[in-house]
Amino acid sequence: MALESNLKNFYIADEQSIYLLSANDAKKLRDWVELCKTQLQKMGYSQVEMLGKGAYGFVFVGTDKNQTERVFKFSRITLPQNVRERLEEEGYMLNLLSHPNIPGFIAFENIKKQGILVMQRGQGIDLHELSKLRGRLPVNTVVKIAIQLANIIKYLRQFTMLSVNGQYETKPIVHGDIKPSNLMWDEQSEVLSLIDWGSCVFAQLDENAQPIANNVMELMSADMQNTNARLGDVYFIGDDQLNGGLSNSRFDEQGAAATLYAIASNQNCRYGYNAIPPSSLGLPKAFAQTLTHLLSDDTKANVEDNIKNVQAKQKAGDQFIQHVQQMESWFLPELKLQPESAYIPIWNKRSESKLDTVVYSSRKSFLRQQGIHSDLHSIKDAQLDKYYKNYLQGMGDNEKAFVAAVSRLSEFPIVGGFAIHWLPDGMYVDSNLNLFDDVYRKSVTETVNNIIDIARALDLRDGTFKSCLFDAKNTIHVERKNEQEHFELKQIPSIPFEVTHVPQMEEGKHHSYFEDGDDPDERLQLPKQIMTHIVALNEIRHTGCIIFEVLPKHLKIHNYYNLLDKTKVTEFEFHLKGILTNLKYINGIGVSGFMKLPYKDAKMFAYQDCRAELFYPQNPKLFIQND
Ligand SMILES: Nc1ncnc2c1ncn2[C@@H]1O[C@H](COP(=O)(O)OP(=O)(O)OP(=O)(O)O)[C@@H](O)[C@H]1O
Repeated sequence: MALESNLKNFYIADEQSIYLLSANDAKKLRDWVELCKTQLQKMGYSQVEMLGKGAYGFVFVGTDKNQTERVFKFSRITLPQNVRERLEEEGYMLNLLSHPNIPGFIAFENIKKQGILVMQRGQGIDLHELSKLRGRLPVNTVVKIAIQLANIIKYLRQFTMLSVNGQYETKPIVHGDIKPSNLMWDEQSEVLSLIDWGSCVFAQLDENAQPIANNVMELMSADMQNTNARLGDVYFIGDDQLNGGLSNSRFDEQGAAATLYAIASNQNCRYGYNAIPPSSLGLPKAFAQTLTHLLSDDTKANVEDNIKNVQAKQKAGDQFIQHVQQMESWFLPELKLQPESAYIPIWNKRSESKLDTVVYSSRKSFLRQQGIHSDLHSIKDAQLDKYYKNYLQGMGDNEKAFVAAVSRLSEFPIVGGFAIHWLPDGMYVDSNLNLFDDVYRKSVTETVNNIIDIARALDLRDGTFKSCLFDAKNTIHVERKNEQEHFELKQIPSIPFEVTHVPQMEEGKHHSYFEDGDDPDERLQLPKQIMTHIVALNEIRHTGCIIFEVLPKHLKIHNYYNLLDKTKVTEFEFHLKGILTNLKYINGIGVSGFMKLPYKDAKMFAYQDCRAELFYPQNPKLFIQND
């Protein structure tokens, strides 16, 4: 296999939407993807497509001459050498494994600095995508996934390999990063595949916390002071792995429990378990209890409780692995246990093109009051939510779950926004959410309901949180050579807006842009030449947002507008244009945003600690008869 030398110019893709990259960066990314595809085609593979990308690599699929699909994982060239070498280690570990739920190793190629791991394809779509599409997965599917996960973990726990002295030795393996996006599910065959072995290591401890050593020499030479574990996704790993514990089989039980909880509740992390407990998800009681124990946190008030908690966790982990046969015998027809209706309205809209939603949240200070890292100030990006992952430590679990649920909204084609106000007598939500593809209605409804139920469980009685969702394809980009230059548009584009006339009578009061005063989270001060137009816009009946994101060489103006007074079209256009003609006066770096929402859909919610209990009935036949 020979790859051209220009492959060495691999480019680290920004995790942002491609529409938010500067023109140059977006081009580099597209070129890079094309280059990979061309190279794979030259190597004799046809039907080459990009399958996905992760923090460490880009993944493609192609078909070989025997009509067999192969998956290619390219490590990002701009990662440090020691991180890139991990792809080879990933290949080494994968090569040891042989299990029907693990797509096998084919080859590892190292051309110049570019490593490529070639492997079998896991069929279907990953569980993150599946739950986005279907919402909460049916109980029957969750249990089928649980059974296969338990079988994989059992196989890894009991893994043996031939040692140098010709004998088979127990060498338990830890995957270390079990999460929905690393599990492929084929809906036809109902087969699960565990992929991404990039965090995989030989366990240092067995499931009883005993060092793994097949002989005295091995025991003496083993480093039991330092963990060999890799950090998996902080949204899914357990406390022990997060806190640098020695690697052990319990890590994967944690990843599995968090995954099962996430797909059963339509969330993208483990942290919502207090506000939306496993016991509220309509799961079989025994299964829900196992998940509850496995997800519970290790930081109980006193040592005795902590020990008890760890023991209960281990017992639940063992039960999970051992009760596969029992789970296989469960009869779990799909039941409508509780109708799921949206807590707040979600309007249907149509669009010719596909949306690329970005969520921007303002007034996040209340989260910081809960202990969030003060370094947050140094981040000057409108997509702040995506960075939250790095700032989770120090926040309460409910806050983490809330942030994760809000950022999950960006995965759907939605624009609009919502504001949550925590007041002494209850929580008030004003919203304007417009969904552009009804396929996602169930999933979006559940996500929005999750946001609200988690918000109701936050220990807050005073505070406001605002979130605005816009289509990144409408973002206006202006570039400059350096910070000393002004931003200037050669041609003034128009900021698009919809017009939905709402008679004054119905419309009621509006949130003003300015009612909450300056947002303490926003660092950018806009010049008066722009503010005049923003103040004038505020007087016109509309809903929407405008966010200025100023970087040293790049200005992004994110926007979403819906004018609610058809008599004001010209005036509205005039002020939007006025904003763009005055960009040259912008000084400083940072973010500044303005959002306006209608009051008319305001809904009040009582506070609650957690969602009510709901189990799958012991006798589903009886439930069907009575239904
Ligand atoms: N063997 C495979 N079969 C099918 N799809 C795959 C396979 N390997 C990877 N993918 C797809 O590519 C995506 C990214 O792959 P992977 O998770 O291995 O990358 P990563 O950079 O290690 O990701 P992460 O950020 O999760 O660490 C997966 O979510 C999946 O959709």
